Amino acid sequence: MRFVETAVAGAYVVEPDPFVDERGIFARTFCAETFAAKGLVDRFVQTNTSFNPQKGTLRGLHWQEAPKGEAKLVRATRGRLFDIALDLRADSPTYLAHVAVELDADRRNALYVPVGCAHGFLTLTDDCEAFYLVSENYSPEASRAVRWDDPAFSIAWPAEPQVISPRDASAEDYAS
Ligand SMILES: Cc1cn([C@H]2C[C@H](O)[C@@H](COP(=O)(O)OP(=O)(O)O[C@H]3O[C@H](C)C(=O)[C@H](O)[C@H]3O)O2)c(=O)[nH]c1=O
Repeated sequence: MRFVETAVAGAYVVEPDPFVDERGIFARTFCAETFAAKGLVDRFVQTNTSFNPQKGTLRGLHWQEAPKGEAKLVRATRGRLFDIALDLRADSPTYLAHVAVELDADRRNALYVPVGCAHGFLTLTDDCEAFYLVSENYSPEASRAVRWDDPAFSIAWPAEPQVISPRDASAEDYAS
């Protein structure tokens, strides 16, 4: 697997190195040793999946506050996602920057989201499924959200969301 740097310090697009033969494709999609050598979180305690029947479904942008911060390794397992990692680490050189990447089930690429970054996506196809590893257990008390169209972030989404939860649509303006 290859790690491609992004506009957010410590966030990487993870591209697989597929083994192709007459049976099809095999690719390693996570390896603790490789992630540790890269200085990334190498231990995940939860996997999440969301299935989104309608194109234009927006989930996020979410994160958990310290000490329940989560690193995530996100991929599309069906369809395509416009995936965002947003840097909310006040001491980061890329504070308030974001990376936008198209995650494609057919390409099997992934986005590594560091602790302290918010994560969200807009689905680009119907019947789109996200699957992600998470490095911290779910904590409703530590869960936070920022709004997809908050002017503080200037995220250029490819389309307006067609489906969004009331919580996500009404998240307050970010106050650094
Ligand atoms: C995240 C989570 C949620 N839940 C429960 C809480 C709610 O009753 C229900 C749906 O949760 P929520 O509306 O937060 O689901 P999403 O909007 O898809 O949340 C996710 O969306 C963005 C894209 C993320 O990166 C996060 O992993 C996660 O916040 O599942 C759990 O039981 N465990 C969990 O780990």
